[in-house]
Amino acid sequence: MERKNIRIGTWNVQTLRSEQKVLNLVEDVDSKRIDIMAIQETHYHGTGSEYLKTSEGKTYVLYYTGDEESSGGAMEFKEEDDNHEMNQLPMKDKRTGKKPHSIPVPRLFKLCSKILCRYENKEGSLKNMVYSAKYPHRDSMMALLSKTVDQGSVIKSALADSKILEKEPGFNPYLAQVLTAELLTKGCLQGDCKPIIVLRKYEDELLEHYRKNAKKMPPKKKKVLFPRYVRINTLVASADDVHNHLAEEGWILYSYKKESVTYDDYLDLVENLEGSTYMEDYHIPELLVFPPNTSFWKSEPYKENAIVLMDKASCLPVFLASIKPGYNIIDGCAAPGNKTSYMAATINNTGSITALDNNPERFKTLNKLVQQRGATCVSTLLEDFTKLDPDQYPDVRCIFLDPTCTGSGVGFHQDKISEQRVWDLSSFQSMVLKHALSFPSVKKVIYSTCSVMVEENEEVVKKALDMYQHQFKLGNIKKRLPGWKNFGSEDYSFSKKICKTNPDVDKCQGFFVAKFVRKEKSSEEMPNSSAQKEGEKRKEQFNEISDTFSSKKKKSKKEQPSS
Ligand SMILES: C[S@@+](CC[C@H](N)C(=O)[O-])C[C@H]1O[C@@H](n2cnc3c(N)ncnc32)[C@H](O)[C@@H]1O
Repeated sequence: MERKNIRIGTWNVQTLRSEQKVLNLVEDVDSKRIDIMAIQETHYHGTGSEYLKTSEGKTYVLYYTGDEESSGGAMEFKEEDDNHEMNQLPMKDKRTGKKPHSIPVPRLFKLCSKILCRYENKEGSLKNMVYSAKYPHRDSMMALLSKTVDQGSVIKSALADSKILEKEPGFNPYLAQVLTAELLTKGCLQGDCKPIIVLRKYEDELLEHYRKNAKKMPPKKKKVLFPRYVRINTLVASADDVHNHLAEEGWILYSYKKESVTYDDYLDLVENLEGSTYMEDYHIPELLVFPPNTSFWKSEPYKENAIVLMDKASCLPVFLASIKPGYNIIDGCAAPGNKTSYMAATINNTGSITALDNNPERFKTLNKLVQQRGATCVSTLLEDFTKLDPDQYPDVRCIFLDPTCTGSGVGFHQDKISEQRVWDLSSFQSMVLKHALSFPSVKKVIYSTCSVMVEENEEVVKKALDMYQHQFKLGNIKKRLPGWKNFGSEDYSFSKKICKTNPDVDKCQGFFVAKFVRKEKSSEEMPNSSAQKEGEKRKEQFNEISDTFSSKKKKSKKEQPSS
């Protein structure tokens, strides 16, 4: 076997920050036929490499690393390769007279590449990382990083195509992405630091790739970041008190006139909400909107229950019900009690709310929460709503039903929910809704789910209407939701009378609300004998539904609906 002798040298160069010194080094290494030269005290900062050529055109590659304290590197001979022509770096920057690597990378690019690296390692959201630190020009950073991430796939494929990261060993890949994003935005790169000079050599290739491929790339599905919604609990503090407290904590209310702003304009304002600015919701007066991820743990109004963290979607059933002080209400599926306590605040603790839940653990939370939030008009029952005898509640005016559902509107993946589970829930939801509609005095029944599946929403409503259309119709919810765009599925004749939220549009969780309203001629107005017949018919219907449900359950031995 042939043994090749490798010639190794070592040299303290004192500094390489002079063109002449670099030329001397490369010529010397070449004349002494040294294969690898260890070098001390280059005085270069950072880590990288560069290709150097001798006067005869032989190529060496210099690897270096260093900082204020120490610096060094190594140099090795490279076999001749046509590609090296393009890797040759100017030894000295013509404008500044400095070596390219002694010109620092602009801070904006450096910080953005660091944040991009953390973002790709899933350390947090861009917005959080940019705005939680005291960086100068945070908006410019956010703009450049958003572009880098939004165009991530085309930027990465352009860089891969150009082979820049292979041809330029040591080029920080995150910095390469950030600089490419800057190049795509501005059309050229300004600056004389080494990475910019290197990337500029690939400028045409990168721009050409972008032109050809930008449109072909499927648009990246934007992760919806919801604003933080906060409901003012008027049972504990007035709206003015809450606004004053928030002002003391440094919050600034962005005021807008609802009459002169469209829902679309409002959504734009919400999209751009940031820093310490908050605003009122467009539809629900007692609901405040804060930038995403705002933390309230240390806020006094939060600690005192004067504000409650509650997504807009979750407020809609109570808001759309138009309940009034003095109403007698049943909340059939109440725990943990967010809607119950909102109802109590809406009727200002006048009238009554019977809040039921059949899950003992959740029932405990319900009790705690209504007490903490000052909802004194609420009495709680650990009971199955479907077992409640309608005739025992002759004065109930409004029933809320927010039953257990798949949760497909709040991030549970639809494809992970079995068909069987969906149909089990759908039958259960139909049963509770029909039971609510059987209460003789009830004028309004509000049915809601945090699901986006028709089986749990439109189908349940359709079945209830099929059975109760002689007594109930769907109420007009549009009146209270000016500008709203999302209603039920077009496959159902009543689609425009039910409300759905679209997280991408409405900036809140996926939700569904239907409001059943008793038709004018209620059973109370009927002569006694007719009312009696109505009552009997109701009981028959109730028994029929319960039987169907329990026999179905036995037949399929399905999993119990749970929360
Ligand atoms: C979606 S959660 C209700 C959330 C509540 N409305 C709120 O806003 O805080 C559904 C609740 O219904 C309860 N539930 C399920 N089946 C029930 C039944 N047959 N009777 C009473 N409560 C039931 C569950 O235990 C669960 O707590």
